[in-house]
Amino acid sequence: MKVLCGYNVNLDAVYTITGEEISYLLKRVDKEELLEKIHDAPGEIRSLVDLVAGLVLHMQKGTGAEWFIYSGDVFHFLKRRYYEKSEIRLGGNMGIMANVMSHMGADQVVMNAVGDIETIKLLMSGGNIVFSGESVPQDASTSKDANEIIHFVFDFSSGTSFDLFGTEVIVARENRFIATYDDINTELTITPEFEEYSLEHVTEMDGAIISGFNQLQKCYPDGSGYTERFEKAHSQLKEWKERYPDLPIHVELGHFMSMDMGVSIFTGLSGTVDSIGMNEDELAMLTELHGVPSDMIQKMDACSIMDACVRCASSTGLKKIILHTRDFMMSIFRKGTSSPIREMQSMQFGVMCAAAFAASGKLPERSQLEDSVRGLARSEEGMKQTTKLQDLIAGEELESGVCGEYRDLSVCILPTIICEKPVSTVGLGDTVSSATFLRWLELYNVCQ
Ligand SMILES: Nc1ncnc2c1ncn2[C@@H]1O[C@H](COP(=O)(O)OP(=O)(O)O)[C@@H](O)[C@H]1O
Ligand SMILES: [Mg+2]
Repeated sequence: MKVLCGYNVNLDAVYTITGEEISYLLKRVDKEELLEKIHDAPGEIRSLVDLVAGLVLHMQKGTGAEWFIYSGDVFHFLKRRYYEKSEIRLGGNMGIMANVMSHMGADQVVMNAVGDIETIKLLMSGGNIVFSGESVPQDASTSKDANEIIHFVFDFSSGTSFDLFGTEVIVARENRFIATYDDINTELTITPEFEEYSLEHVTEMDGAIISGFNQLQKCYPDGSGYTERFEKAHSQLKEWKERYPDLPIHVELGHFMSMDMGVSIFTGLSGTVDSIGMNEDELAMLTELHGVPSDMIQKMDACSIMDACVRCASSTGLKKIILHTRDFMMSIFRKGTSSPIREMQSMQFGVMCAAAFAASGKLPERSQLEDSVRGLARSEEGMKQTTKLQDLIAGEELESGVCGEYRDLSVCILPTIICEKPVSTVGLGDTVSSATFLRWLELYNVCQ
């Protein structure tokens, strides 16, 4: 399989923050200013005190958050103090998806390579990757490092404690605070090399997988002004389709804070791409399109989820939605565009990859995949929901799931293989989606 991959890739610098380190940071900021910012959170980082406020606030509550860095000075401080001591991981939805596909046997993976490509290259597995982009030479004298994209991930564990001006803070729950320095991905940057290469070679490709639209949110936090960037990427997808109408394109959504933005991007892409993937929260955010109460969706009620997906597909003309939750995966597709067995087998491959990844923090060799999940069971909740949905869609059992019809669409549901104690949860969604798409392309090609 040859696959085009756009758009976002970055480096994650993962650092476990201790009570001592927080105490060190507390000494470097003004007490009054800090307390003010803890009380009235800025939600973004323009100075060191903002960073410390974010860390303290979220460690106190045990909640996760991601704040954007708008200061070169803070970025340089973080890089100097933490980068060397961090575990450097591949991040960004596209980066993770490209890596999964390459590892799982894609013959060629073409990436929109932005940022520090040399470091990214070292983190990619398999030798079949075309990096369509060029490293921008670094200039230490400039405060803005054009090719430096680092997401500083501060992991904290429950029980970690520190003294906040006389009050002891004890972290109640493990979580992470992310300080992100990244203009390139939030602007959905497409490298000229990727633009040229992809258009020139599109007819040799078997598919394309795209993500990163939700990153626009960070660049345009009020939810307006992003349309130009979106349209630039969208027109690239349309160009590929014009040149090669049979190219399957899958778009994976991500977390949108603005409902308007999510709805307009979903609707915009529906007439162009072949499938859109998402989790239950992302589906809940599309209420305007389906009208199904979000609490039923977030409770992972399979019937409500299916109803919402069917409405989204019907109102926009989209050919397929692939929905994943912790407990089950569902494919809702227009008849004639795929077959139940193809959907089921590709989802089965996806859930096996996710379970294997969750269990060990890495993907096994493809030949070892089945063995590596043999000890894990299907989600019981997923099986319950599958049975419930079966009645509604007059579904037949197929492989380990159920397939049926609802209105004029076909519906397949498969309980996930669950790892109760995951080693890592970062990138699981990208793993499940890209592995499912890779297998789908393989099965599709066999039928062509
Ligand atoms: N413990 C687990 N074992 C196996 N699969 C899991 C587990 N937890 C999550 N998954 C899979 O990973 C997916 C997470 O996707 P998502 O919510 O989009 O997160 P993200 O994109 O941030 O990684 C779930 O829908 C499920 O398919
Ligand atoms: Mg996701």
